[in-house]
Amino acid sequence: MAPSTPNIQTFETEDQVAIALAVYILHLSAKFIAANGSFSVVLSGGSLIDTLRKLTEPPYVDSIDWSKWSIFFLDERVVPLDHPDSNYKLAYDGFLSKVPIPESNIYPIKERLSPEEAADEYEQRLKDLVANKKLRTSEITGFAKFDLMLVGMGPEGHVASLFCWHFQRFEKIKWVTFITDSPKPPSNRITFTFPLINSASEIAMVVTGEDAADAVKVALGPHASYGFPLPVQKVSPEGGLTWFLDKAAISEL
Ligand SMILES: O=C1O[C@H](COP(=O)(O)O)[C@@H](O)[C@H](O)[C@H]1O
Repeated sequence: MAPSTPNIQTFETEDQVAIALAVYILHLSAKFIAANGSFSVVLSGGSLIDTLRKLTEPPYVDSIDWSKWSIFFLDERVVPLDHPDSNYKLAYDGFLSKVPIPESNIYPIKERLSPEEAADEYEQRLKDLVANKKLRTSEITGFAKFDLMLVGMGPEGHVASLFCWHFQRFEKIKWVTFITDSPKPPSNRITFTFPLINSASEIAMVVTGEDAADAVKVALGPHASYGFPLPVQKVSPEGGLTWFLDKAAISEL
């Protein structure tokens, strides 16, 4: 199936991106809960978590049925969950602690495992949720089909923990893999793979700030289809793709 054309939304400021993102998520939450009775959301770490801040404030926070949400992690650093490098801790402090999502619906990685064990364990947990019909499956790929993935991007174009010169970005079979030499610290991480990412119903690419401008130019500029693609260029879901960008991020376009 041909990927859908991305919907590119640009805003003057990061604050406007945060508001537009809250409105977008609110609508998707209502739509998926009405259709399926649940809403599965995958979070990146990094700057995305701060950009979610409007969702924790009125009127958005009071307009969402949080009890139907479930939360997963697009990538995670293999550190204790209370470690300053943990994406779970970042998400908990900045978002999850401020909204009433049931704790049993939040799926952090298991602690005290090696990166490989942590990736295998997370993948198996996702497969069990699919088997128990708590997660849907893509009829096209057979991978889990999350309702919404909120994806950030590093300044050199990495997404999740899928980096430019690292083989994990080519993984075709695994749902979740691991890396022990991440170019961005910490070195030990687990990450969703592209087949799993691209099986999503909706992906929001949330990219703000001047540091991202060069990679945004490569991903969305006129020469986007030339050369060796950046990881971000492999984000191509079978569902919808919406970019949320501020003026600084598009300053090289
Ligand atoms: O290491 C990571 O980096 C990316 C990008 O982070 P940002 O701060 O540049 O937005 C993030 O999406 C990923 O989840 C994280 O583990």
